[in-house]
Amino acid sequence: MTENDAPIPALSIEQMPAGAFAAALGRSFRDYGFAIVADHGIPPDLVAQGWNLTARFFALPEAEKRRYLVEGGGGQRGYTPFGREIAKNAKAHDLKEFWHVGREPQGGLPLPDGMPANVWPDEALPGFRACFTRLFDQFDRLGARLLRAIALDLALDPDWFVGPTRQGNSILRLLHYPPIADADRTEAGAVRAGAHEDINLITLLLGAEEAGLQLLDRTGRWRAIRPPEGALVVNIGDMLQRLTNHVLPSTTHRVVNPAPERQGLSRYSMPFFLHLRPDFLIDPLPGCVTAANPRRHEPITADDYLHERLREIGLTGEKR
Ligand SMILES: O=C(O)CCC(=O)C(=O)O
Ligand SMILES: [Fe+2]
Repeated sequence: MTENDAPIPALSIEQMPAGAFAAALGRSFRDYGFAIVADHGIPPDLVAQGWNLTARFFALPEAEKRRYLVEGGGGQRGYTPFGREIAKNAKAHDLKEFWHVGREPQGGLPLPDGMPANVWPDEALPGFRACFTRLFDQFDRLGARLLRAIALDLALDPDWFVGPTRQGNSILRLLHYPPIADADRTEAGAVRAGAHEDINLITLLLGAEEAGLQLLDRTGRWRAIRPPEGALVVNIGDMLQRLTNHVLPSTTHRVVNPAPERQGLSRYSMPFFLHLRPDFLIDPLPGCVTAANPRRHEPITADDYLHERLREIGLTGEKR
């Protein structure tokens, strides 16, 4: 470990008793806004198939990938090309392209209002839909387990998040950061992902073993996040920060460009942005508002908040 690595412990969700896991997760979130979760139970062969399909999709010719660009869709489904997203207040666009998978309709229920249908590149890549529908489901269940632990740590009913996240507007993002040598870096100071906070409740991220991800700690220092092989990086997003009146902090993070010897390589990662139901009203939890920590935000629905934030990062102009 170098001096600037974040000393975040890897917590085993399988081996630790539920109460101890919840307390350790809560401590890691309060200290860093981030936690590392080992033994998360997403089947390794499914993850391996996901990486394989991700690499094959991004290796397709640009014109083929752009067939899955949903114009006017705010980048919420399908393909978003290189150079489109920009971190709030950043001067240069991120050096990345990505694909978004949303929730599939389940049990005969239509998707809630405002949640767009998925697009799939099955013509080019048979098996893509089946693989990422399964992975979405795995992340969804694991996210619900983590929210139970968070509820426990916040002294809420362990099922507190079940209703607010039912048919939530979660998104699985497949990310490709091309080799720096190939990336069009005409914008000065461009990095793989500029400093930002996530919009959603919590983010579950696979793939951060390839260096680059850093968090901004409380003392204002950037610290590298280095999970063990296959472990999950979890972080608090702005919606949970808002709901907990900043008791759980949404920590600024970024992905920096690699050292010279890794610049010829792509970096791939897979964040699952766990969202609330679009109509859920985000209002600070009573237990998180105290004399020492007075209410910081007025209530807003998850959907209104999402669109306010998407506009700021260049992904949408209008509310759908
Ligand atoms: O690629 C990573 O390691 C992090 C990506 C990220 O922070 C994001 O997409 O919000
Ligand atoms: Fe992020």
